[in-house]
Amino acid sequence: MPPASLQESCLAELDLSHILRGRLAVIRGGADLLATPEPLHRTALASVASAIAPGAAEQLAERGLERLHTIAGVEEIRAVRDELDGCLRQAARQLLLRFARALPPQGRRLYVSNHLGVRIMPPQAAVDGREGELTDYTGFLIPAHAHVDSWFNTPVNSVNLWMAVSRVRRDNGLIIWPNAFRRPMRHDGVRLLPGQPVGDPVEVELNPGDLLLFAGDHLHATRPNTGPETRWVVTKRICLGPPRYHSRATGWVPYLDTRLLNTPLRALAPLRSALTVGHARQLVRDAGRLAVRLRP
Ligand SMILES: O=C(O)CCC(=O)C(=O)O
Ligand SMILES: [Fe+2]
Repeated sequence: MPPASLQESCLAELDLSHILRGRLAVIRGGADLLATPEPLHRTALASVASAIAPGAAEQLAERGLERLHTIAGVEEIRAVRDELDGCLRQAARQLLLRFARALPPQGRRLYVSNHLGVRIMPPQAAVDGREGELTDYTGFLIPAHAHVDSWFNTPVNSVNLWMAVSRVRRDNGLIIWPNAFRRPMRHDGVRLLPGQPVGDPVEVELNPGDLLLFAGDHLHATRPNTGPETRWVVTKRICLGPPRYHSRATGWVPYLDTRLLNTPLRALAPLRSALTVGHARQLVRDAGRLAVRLRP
């Protein structure tokens, strides 16, 4: 049975195999430590300046990123999210490689994903009634229902780096159900079906700059934001050992061998994840979709 609460840890002592066995670890200031030279909250403010106006960024620099919804409507919040996503792509990849280098030897190769989740969750009242038009932003602007990442495109041995850009409170954070870890669960491909015991939840609270590590195979959900603050989080993913995809996953994404990146062999970095049954299944799915599109 995995421990049911967050445990403080530090990068130099982190063992990803413990995370993959269910441990929930928080590294205080870990995201700030890894996001050099520009801390995430500064990039966030720069995105507010370009997506809304420099004056808006100045106001938030003074009053806190958590006040975004008081100066911006849903369209502007979405524009900030998209802008920050664009600004962070490269930097977030470097951050993840810095994370990999900061770890003690893990005994297995590490594989990094291009996944980047920029998750800005305003108070529910700000998005109420807009869920229909924001479905593509589920988990990014509106709450993600209880799910396990390997139902989608994430390997079963992937670890989530969940980085607090703003303050994360119990009333706007993440919910994890540790007792449901790796239990068979019925779902509709997107969310857990009701009527299944999942045990007591852990409700994540963090300070800006903290880093939470949890296995993507934990049952987890956005805590619908019933509080007064907007919550900003950025996520990245890393695999311990070659990626292994769930046999009933609905998608597949490549994971890159960190040893080959930044070498002349970098084109081969995704090869190991391409040589998986998960990828073969994805090719079959793609072919099926193409056949449907081409049907007269
Ligand atoms: O931040 C959230 O609300 C959802 C996060 C999530 O589902 C993930 O990081 O995989
Ligand atoms: Fe998730």
